[in-house]
Amino acid sequence: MSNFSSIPILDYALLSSPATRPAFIAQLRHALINVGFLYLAHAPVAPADVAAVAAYAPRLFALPQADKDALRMARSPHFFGYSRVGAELTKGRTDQREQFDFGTPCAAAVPTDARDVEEKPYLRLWGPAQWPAEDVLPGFRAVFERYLAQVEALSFEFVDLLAEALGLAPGALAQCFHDPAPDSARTEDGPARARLQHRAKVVKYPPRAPGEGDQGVGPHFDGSFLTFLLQASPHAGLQVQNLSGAWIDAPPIPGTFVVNIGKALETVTQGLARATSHRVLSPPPGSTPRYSVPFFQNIAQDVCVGDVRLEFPEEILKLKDERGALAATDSVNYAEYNELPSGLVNLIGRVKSHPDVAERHYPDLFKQFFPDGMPLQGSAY
Ligand SMILES: O=C(O)CCC(=O)C(=O)O
Ligand SMILES: [Fe+2]
Repeated sequence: MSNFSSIPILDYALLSSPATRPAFIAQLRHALINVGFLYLAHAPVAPADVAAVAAYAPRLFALPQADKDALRMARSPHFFGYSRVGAELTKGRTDQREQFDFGTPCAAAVPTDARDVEEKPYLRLWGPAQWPAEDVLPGFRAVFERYLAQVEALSFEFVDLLAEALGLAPGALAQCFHDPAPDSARTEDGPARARLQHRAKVVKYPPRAPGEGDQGVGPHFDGSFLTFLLQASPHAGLQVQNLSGAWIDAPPIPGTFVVNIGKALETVTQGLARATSHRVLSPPPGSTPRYSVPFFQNIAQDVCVGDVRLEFPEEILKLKDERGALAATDSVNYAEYNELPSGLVNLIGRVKSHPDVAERHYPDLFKQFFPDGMPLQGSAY
């Protein structure tokens, strides 16, 4: 029964009693190893904040074009801000979505030496987001940052839960969120958590025009550790690819988040937890737009996940063998995670998706990836 035909629904409330907690952990183990996706009900994120974020989504895109363009991503060395419809390609085809990239609060890095500037361009990837001015969209930033803080806390709780579900020692995954240099930032309690920033987008998928393609976003893997997705309108369209390559619908279920595994987590668990290919189909002609809010959990930028060695119990490794082989998928693979620091993997992904931003803020990387100059569109995959 490892080839799923629906996405499991886990109830966070099971964690509140010792009698039901093991059931949650067992369901999580199944979802991690066999599916790569789950719905989470009763997550500890205030329903009023979730509703407020969902209510802001259409208002954000309804802003005058001049207000949206004032926040265009090209202004930000951190790749935050507004991208119009058609700015990105996946699998060589144009994604029909409009989006704003935001992030959790983070100051721009202050390079400590010239070597860092040269060898670690990815240190500049994190920094302040671009927010609509308060008089343009009153209250939005405060609500969204409150929401992000709660989802971030949930994402760290999940790190402990998934260590438990995979039979790892408590804290075994903490090394992904710490600077690898042992003496870089020690406190009395051991190494401090690295400077971290997570990204979150607000996305609008306009209805498909009659006779046009339906690629909201083409098949891809997330580069994150975990992704927490709020489907912020009642539209179907999200689909997840199972082991044999069939597309399984993941329609919105009110009161839930969709949680999925990114390539960073898959790589660090040597494929035990699977990143699952997914895509979004545009709403049908004549429909209203679909809105979603994905949150991408990052790991420390200097960590190379290929260097992290985790020891899994035999009985857990057996579950991976029982899963069988994955059908070939044509999604992106983020194979660089095995060799490069995670910050560089993420920066390369951004450079490929948004060459106009890269040309302006990372000219050396731009030349490396686009030796023939500016392509017509970005192409992450
Ligand atoms: O909009 C969605 O439901 C999913 C979006 C997604 O997969 C992504 O942006 O990585
Ligand atoms: Fe995704």
